[in-house]
Amino acid sequence: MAALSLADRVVVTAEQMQAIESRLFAAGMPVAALMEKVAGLLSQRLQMAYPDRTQRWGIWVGPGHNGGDALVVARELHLQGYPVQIWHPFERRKPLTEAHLQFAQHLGISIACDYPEHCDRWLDGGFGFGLNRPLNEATQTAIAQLNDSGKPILSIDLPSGLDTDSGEPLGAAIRAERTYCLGLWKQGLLQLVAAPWHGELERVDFGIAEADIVAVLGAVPDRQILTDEAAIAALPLPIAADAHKYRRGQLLLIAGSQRYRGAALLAALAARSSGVGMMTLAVPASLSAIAIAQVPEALVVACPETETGEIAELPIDCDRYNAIAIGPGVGTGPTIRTILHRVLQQSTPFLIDADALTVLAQHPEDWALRPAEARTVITPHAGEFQRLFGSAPTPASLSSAASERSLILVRKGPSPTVVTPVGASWALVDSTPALARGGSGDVLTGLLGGLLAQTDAVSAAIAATWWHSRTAQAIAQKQTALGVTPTELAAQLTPWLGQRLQSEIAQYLAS
Ligand SMILES: NC(=O)C1=CN([C@@H]2O[C@H](COP(=O)(O)OP(=O)(O)OC[C@H]3O[C@@H](n4cnc5c(N)ncnc54)[C@H](O)[C@@H]3O)[C@@H](O)[C@H]2O)[C@H](O)CC1
Ligand SMILES: [K+]
Repeated sequence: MAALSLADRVVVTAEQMQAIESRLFAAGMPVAALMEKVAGLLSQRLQMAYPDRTQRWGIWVGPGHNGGDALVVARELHLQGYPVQIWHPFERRKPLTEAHLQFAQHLGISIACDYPEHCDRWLDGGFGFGLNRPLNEATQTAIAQLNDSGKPILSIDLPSGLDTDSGEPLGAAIRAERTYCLGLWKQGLLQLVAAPWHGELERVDFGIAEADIVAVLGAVPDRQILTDEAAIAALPLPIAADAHKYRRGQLLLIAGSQRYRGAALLAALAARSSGVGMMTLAVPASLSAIAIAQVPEALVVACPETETGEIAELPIDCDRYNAIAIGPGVGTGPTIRTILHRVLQQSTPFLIDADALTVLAQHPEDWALRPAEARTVITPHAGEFQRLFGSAPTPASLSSAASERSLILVRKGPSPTVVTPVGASWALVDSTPALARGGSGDVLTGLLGGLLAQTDAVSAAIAATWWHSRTAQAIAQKQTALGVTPTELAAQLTPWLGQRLQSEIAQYLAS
């Protein structure tokens, strides 16, 4: 597998992108030449993706260089025989944008000040990373007209209106079908709040030198993309030649209640797929027979249960495991809190999810039981994060939660993100909304728990996040998003990975 460049992996804020861009200009790259290069690449990509020359392109042009990019694309599409209509409802523009607008006029491209109807597709060159204040009413109206046109919109760099760093709309935002992010991934595009706006994400590389990225972000940037390469390296493969079942990780998975029986099974099936050496599955006694039948390789512990069908106590010694995972379907009663206390006080790597996170949200003082050096992983979705830490998950709130509580945190949802206590993060550029259904999280918990027993916590979180999402995407491609049932997801983890790693498997076998 070819190594990825730094440009493939880094995530930048507007300020960092501006600083990198300034270095290119200071080193001699003319601004106009860079715009010509970048927009030229984008124009080629658009021509490949949309070869139909009977379709009319609407080009929305803003006042800055995002608008300049759009004008270069408009010119190229026009010269290639596409019908093009420019819409520029702004009174002022930067000099380079003005020059391209004049040239477009010289070429005879129609330029409208009022919203032109009858376009088949829109290119959004309104604003990029230079947007620095809320949009005025006229621009918000223009965006609403574009969104309401019912035509597909392709955004240059960012959907206009989105804040480059937070991903929040500044008054309004273009709802794009696809966003072509220029040069480096912008932080805002990878935030939960940006998901309704950006559509499919694609990066247009324009050859930013590694030295310029390193000069601004450092050699090991804090915020990175969760690449296939990083995820595959994080898997506990290959297995040591002298492997032994007790040395391939021992997981204790505490899951299920009479009310939520399936959650325990889904988590256990996924844990099995992680390749874990030994799995002990602690469930309420009334679930043990079905658990054995579904996951015969698990050592099932039938726990005494409360009147409401939750685990009443753990009749086992918790010391001998490489990892403990708790959460799927356990319920939120007082006995669960007692069990949580017991595990929190040990230094065994610990994954906490679902109901167990609800218990912790109700009793934040319990965090203090955790030894400072112990590895703790949590996998909250936005609602769980809000309940735990009192704010929506943003880059700042995620990293402060991770550092204050010394957590490895997996923020679930669109562009799921792994955050560490020292402020490093890895965001998966896409995922699938098909995962938004009951049971998907239980599959992630089992998978991550199984990996946590085999490798370090950060690697486990990276590998599990990627494996879970990519398997779901593969299922969605074959049998639509509706077909991504958690049962199917758990069943497909192993076959999907096998297929994805065909060439690597051949190498292991050859070595
Ligand atoms: N990254 C690169 O190396 C390249 C980037 N290119 C493109 O340039 C834009 C960034 O251009 P910039 O001119 O800095 O910013 P914008 O086009 O996003 O718009 C800024 C423009 O708008 C004004 N402004 C800001 N906020 C508002 C507002 N709320 N309402 C009205 N006007 C606003 C601001 O004062 C500026 O005048 C980047 O995204 C790329 O698309 C290059 O072309 C290629 C290289
Ligand atoms: K844009």
